[in-house]
Amino acid sequence: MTSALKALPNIRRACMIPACQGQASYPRSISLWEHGLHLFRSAVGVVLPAPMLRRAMALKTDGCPRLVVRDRAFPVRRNLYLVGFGKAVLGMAAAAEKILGDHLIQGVVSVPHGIRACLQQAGMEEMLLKPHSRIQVIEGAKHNLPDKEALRAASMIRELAEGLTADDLLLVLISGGGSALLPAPTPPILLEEKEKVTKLLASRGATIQELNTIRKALSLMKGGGLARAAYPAQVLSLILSDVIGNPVDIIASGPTVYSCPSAQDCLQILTKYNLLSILPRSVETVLSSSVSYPSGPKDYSHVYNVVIGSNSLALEEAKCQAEDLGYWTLILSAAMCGEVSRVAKLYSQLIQFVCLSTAGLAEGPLRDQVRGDLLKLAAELEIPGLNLVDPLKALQGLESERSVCLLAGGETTVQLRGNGKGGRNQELALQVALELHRAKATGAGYFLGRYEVLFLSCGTDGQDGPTEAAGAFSSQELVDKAAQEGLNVETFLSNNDSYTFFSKFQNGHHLLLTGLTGTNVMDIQAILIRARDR
Ligand SMILES: Nc1ncnc2c1ncn2[C@@H]1O[C@H](COP(=O)(O)OP(=O)(O)OP(=O)(O)O)[C@@H](O)[C@H]1O
Ligand SMILES: O=C(O)[C@H](O)CO
Repeated sequence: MTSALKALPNIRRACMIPACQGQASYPRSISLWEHGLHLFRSAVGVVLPAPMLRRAMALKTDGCPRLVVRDRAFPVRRNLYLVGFGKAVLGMAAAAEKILGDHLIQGVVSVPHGIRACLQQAGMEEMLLKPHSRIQVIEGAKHNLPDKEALRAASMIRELAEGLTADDLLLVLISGGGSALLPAPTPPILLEEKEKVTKLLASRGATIQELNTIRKALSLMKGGGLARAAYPAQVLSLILSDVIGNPVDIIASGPTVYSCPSAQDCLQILTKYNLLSILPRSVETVLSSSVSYPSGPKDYSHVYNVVIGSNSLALEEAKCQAEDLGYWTLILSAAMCGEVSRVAKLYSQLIQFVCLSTAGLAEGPLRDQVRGDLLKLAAELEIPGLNLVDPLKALQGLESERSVCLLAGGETTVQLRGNGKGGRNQELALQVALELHRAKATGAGYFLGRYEVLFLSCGTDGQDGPTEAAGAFSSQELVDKAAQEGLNVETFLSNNDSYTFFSKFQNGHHLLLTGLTGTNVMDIQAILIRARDR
């Protein structure tokens, strides 16, 4: 498994497989994990930065040269500057550089530590800038944490923006991970102090909305600060979304979207996570001082923000591929969120429901009970746009023994209790395995046993938490097999140690190691269910 995924070109090759070719019959010898892998590669392939950017903008040279994005045309006359920050920004910048040609005067991008070497190694030259590029690249934010290099990049970006005039156009490339790659703490806050607050919030399960509200309040560039610095230049932001619902004020903390969180909002969040008493003094000072921007724009009409890629796009591609492989396929939601253990329960119940349905158990108290539990849990989780009533009906009507693929995307949260190494995808995969193991001891166990089940959860950026894995896959047999190797799943879970578990279990066979993929549209989960040969 590990070696099959090690090279990024695998992902690239998968993109070339034509999608949606109708149903085909594939040999049963192809394992579910090969299918799962293919779906993940395809999903990532469609949101790779270069093709996405080419779809989003074009330079028209008939008549007056202009940059066309959606319904807007921006006149260009060697007045173009570029800045960017985020995990997917290097590939976006490489594509932009090709499109913009000599109109591009200068640029600075802040990208993850090690990304150039990783892309080079994987032979993904199209994601690298050309030699002697006008765009300067700074790598930083190792393990997704702001550091001195990211700080340096942020101050260069700010300087570039501040030097622009009303005749200039600033192209801003934004993707997830941008918050850590554009740190500019408001004085007197030090980088370490800001990092401490954001790290504590993240570890206590704060949502990205909460986290980035605080980041905006403590930063010079977030919450519209970059657009303010660039004023009166025109600002065109192309945004690759890694946040549920694609809210542009939250993605990378919205550096080109005006928003000014009130002290009240911040205090509420800090109180909720019990952080008020341990705040650095500098943070208290900034939060209690009212900020004003006398030289800033009155409105943000000089800014055009456009979302050019998202999790839904990736899921749609995976769906086409799954259908092509012969699965009855359903996208559950591109907004999957909530605590990992509860989301794992939901997935386990869904899997049980599918097995009961396709095993031909049309009616009965067992299925009614699973259905009832499922709907109740889904309602409690309040996942935006998740309506299970119709999909459950459709599943009930499925022909017997039909292979099923359920897809979802989004971002779950983990409340860290232990000090192990892991990420939300690996923890989710492990939790699902535990839930399925428990379900085997219930009335649904017999039906579960008649199916092969694969659960896969991965970050599309290729990095799940502070680990080198993109995610992991699991099955209903995992807990028993782990026990045979002397590994107790519950012990690892209670210490948030999913990465250590998966590294040890079957020599890391269940880990997905893609390396950084060069894109980032949150996480993707795939559930594959197929009747066993009997
Ligand atoms: N030991 C662990 N087990 C499970 N989850 C963890 C562990 N350590 C950190 N995490 C989780 O990993 C997440 C951070 O992961 P990651 O660096 O992939 O962030 P991200 O949200 O994808 O970043 P970005 O949004 O900037 O792309 C946090 O939600 C954190 O709770
Ligand atoms: O950078 C960030 O803030 C997160 O990735 C959300 O966009």
